[in-house]
Amino acid sequence: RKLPVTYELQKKSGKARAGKITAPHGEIETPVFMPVGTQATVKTMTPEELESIGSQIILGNTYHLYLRPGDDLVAKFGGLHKFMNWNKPILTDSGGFQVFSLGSLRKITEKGVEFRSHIDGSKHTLTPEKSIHIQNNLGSDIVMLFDECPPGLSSREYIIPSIERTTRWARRCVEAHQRPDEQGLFAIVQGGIYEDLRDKSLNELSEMDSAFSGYAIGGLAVGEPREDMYRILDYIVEKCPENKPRYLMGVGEPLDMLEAVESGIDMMDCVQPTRIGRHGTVFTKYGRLVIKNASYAEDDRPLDEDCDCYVCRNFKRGYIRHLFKAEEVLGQRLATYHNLYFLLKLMKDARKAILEDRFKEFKDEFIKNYNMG
Ligand SMILES: CC#C[C@H]1NC(N)=Nc2cc3[nH]c(NC)nc3cc21
Ligand SMILES: [Zn+2]
Repeated sequence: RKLPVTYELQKKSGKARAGKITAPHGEIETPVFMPVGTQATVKTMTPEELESIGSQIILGNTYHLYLRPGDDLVAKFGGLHKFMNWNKPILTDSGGFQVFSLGSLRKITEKGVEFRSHIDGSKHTLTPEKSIHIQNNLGSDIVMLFDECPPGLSSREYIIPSIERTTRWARRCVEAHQRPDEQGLFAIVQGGIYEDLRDKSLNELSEMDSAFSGYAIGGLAVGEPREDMYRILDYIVEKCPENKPRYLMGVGEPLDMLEAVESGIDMMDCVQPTRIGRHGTVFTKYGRLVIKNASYAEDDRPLDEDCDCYVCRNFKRGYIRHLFKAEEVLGQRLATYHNLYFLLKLMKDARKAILEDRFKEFKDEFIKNYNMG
């Protein structure tokens, strides 16, 4: 059977890859950063603005949309694309991670996860079948497996049975998928910071490879030392199938993103750029900048002198600082817009460097400058 989401490798520069993903709602040039639109919106941005800065694909969350407004209601509007007026690809996470990080966890059983809603404390159960059916209702291009997500930095004793349960749940997800020809299913490789457990997870999932359109790496950037994350990336990413996209979940710090691309990652998502943007921290070529800092009060430079985005072409640091000090919502919008543009542009420049086989030089140059901040 033909998978609904396919990948074409276009060029390698070391282990870094430039490629093209073809999904039902459009094509995606990789490496790609995916803005997070948890509750059917990338916070403070309109779909038109997201398109104008070059967003190719955004994320939605099963956990949140199931609790509010309900996946049945979204389905009544024709699915998530129509509901939020986003006509390019959407990837939905399965709720596996959110239920652990947001919901007040009640019980994990073989059946699934019982939790209380973070919204109104009501009791719910998410199972592999329910998560897949919610994602079918949402109509996303890419559907994530419902996995058991061990707390960050878990021990081997905890992780091993957790991997085995995630593998059993993966089989149930494959079985439960109602639209395998229209929505691509991605596997999620677990295993913490242990090479042998990463192998275990990948090998068990590879038994079902024909059902998967892509492979995600979960459980990194959860508080482990940077060198552990980079060691695991360097070990496991190249072992994932070469002909399918590789997605690193929850990574959006510029230096980590370039490290991930160097290891062979194609897709990344992170709430950071939008979250820190709303609080007045922005990315610049020389590092992060906290715009509310008094030193920017009379600064008539753009946020980033090397950025050609709408915000950097039209507004000065002193003005944006004023907006934050005055708690004007435009401040949050401008900082979010710039941060998203910065990461999207970083991936676009990385792709160009890979196509010209000079990614290592590109990465080293960026790191040299970024650390000066
Ligand atoms: C263990 C595991 C795992 C992954 N499982 C699912 N379904 N979603 C995720 C979302 C994440 N966001 C971040 N941020 C650091 N890490 C994530 C990891 C996962
Ligand atoms: Zn900018």
